[in-house]
Amino acid sequence: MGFFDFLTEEIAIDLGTANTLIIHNDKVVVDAPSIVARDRVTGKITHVGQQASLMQGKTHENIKTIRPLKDGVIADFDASEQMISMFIRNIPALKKKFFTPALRMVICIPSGITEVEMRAVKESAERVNGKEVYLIHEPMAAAIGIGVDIMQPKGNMVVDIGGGTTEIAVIALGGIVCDKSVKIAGDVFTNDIVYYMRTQHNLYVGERTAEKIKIQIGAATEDLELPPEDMSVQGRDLLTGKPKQVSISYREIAKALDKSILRIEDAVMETLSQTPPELAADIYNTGIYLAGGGSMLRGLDKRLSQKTDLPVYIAEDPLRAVVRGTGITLKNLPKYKSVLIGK
Ligand SMILES: Nc1ncnc2c1ncn2[C@@H]1O[C@H](COP(=O)(O)OP(=O)(O)OP(=O)(O)O)[C@@H](O)[C@H]1O
Repeated sequence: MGFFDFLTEEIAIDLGTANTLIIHNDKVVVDAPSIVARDRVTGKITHVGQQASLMQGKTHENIKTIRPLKDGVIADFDASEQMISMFIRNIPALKKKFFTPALRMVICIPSGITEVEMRAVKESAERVNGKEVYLIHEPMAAAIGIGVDIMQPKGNMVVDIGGGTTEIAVIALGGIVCDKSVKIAGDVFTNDIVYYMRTQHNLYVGERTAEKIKIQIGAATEDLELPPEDMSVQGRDLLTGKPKQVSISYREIAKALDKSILRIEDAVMETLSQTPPELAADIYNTGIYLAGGGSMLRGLDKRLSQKTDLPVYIAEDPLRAVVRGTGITLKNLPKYKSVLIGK
C-alpha cells in the first residue's frame, strides 16, 4: 500500500449499452440508463441517466437525447466521457469531499470495442482523476459476478444478453478460450416489437413503450408455464392518425422475437461446436450460465436448454452480475491481474 493510498477511492464501473452501474465501497451507487440529454443550442449535457431517459421520445428541437453506446460500441465519445464523469461526480460519498480524490478504477467494457475505443475509455477515466485504470471484458466480469471460479482448469460457458450485444464465452484458467459476440440483444428485441406492432396492428409505438411491453409480457416461447396477462398498449394508429389502444398477448411477442432468439441460439450452438472437447465435457456437467437483462425474457432459459440439451441457469440479479464481477475484480486486483486489459 502506498503512502497516499488513503486518499484513493476505488470504483468499479459496468459501462453498458443500456445501463451504467457503479460500485463504490461495496455498494451499487449508480444504476442508471446510459443516456444523456444535450442542449442543441449550448452543446452542453444537461441531464444524464434516469432524468435523460424520461425525456426520450418527448424532446423538442432544442434538446436531443443520446445513447453514447450503441450495438456494444461507443457511438459518441464526447457524450460517453461526459456521462461517466457526471455519474462519478454524483456519487454521494465523493460529492462530500472538498477535494477530488484520486480514483482506482476497473471498468467493464463490451468485448466488441476496438483498441482505439479502449484507449479512449481509459483516457476519459483518467480525465476524471483516474490514477489507476483497468479494463475488463464483459463475459469475464459476468462469469466472476455469477460466482464461477474462472481460474480453475475447468470450462464454463457464459451467455451475457445485454442491451446492444449478446456475448457468449467459454472461460477456463482465467482466459477466454472461445467466444462470439452478436449484435442481437435487448435493443433488437425492442425494435422487433416496434416492427410487429406496426405491421400486425397498424400501431406506431415508441421505443419506451416497446421496452415496457417486452418487460411486462415478453416471452421467448409460446409455451409458458406461468403466462402473463394480456397487456393494453397505446400508440398512434397508422391509418387514421388517431391515438389507439390494442390488447396484446405474450404469444404475439414470442412470435415477434422468434427470429432474433433463433440467431442467439445459433450463436450459442456455434460457440459450443468450437469448444475443445475437454472443456465441452466440463460444460456438459456444469451447464450454461445466463446473465444480462435480456436473460430475463420469460422462457428463454428453457428454450436454450431444449436447443442445447444442457442445463441453463440464470444468474441471481442478472442486471447486476457484470458490475458485481467488476467489483470483485477491483477488490482482488492481484488475483485477477491476468484477466485485466492494460495492467
Ligand atoms: N425483465 C426483462 N425482460 C426482458 N428484457 C429485460 C428485462 N429487464 C431488462 N431487460 C432488457 O435488458 C437490457 C439491458 O440489459 P443490461 O443492463 O444487462 O445491458 P448492458 O450491460 O447495458 O448492455 P451491453 O451488455 O450490450 O453493453 C435492455 O435491453 C432491457 O430492456
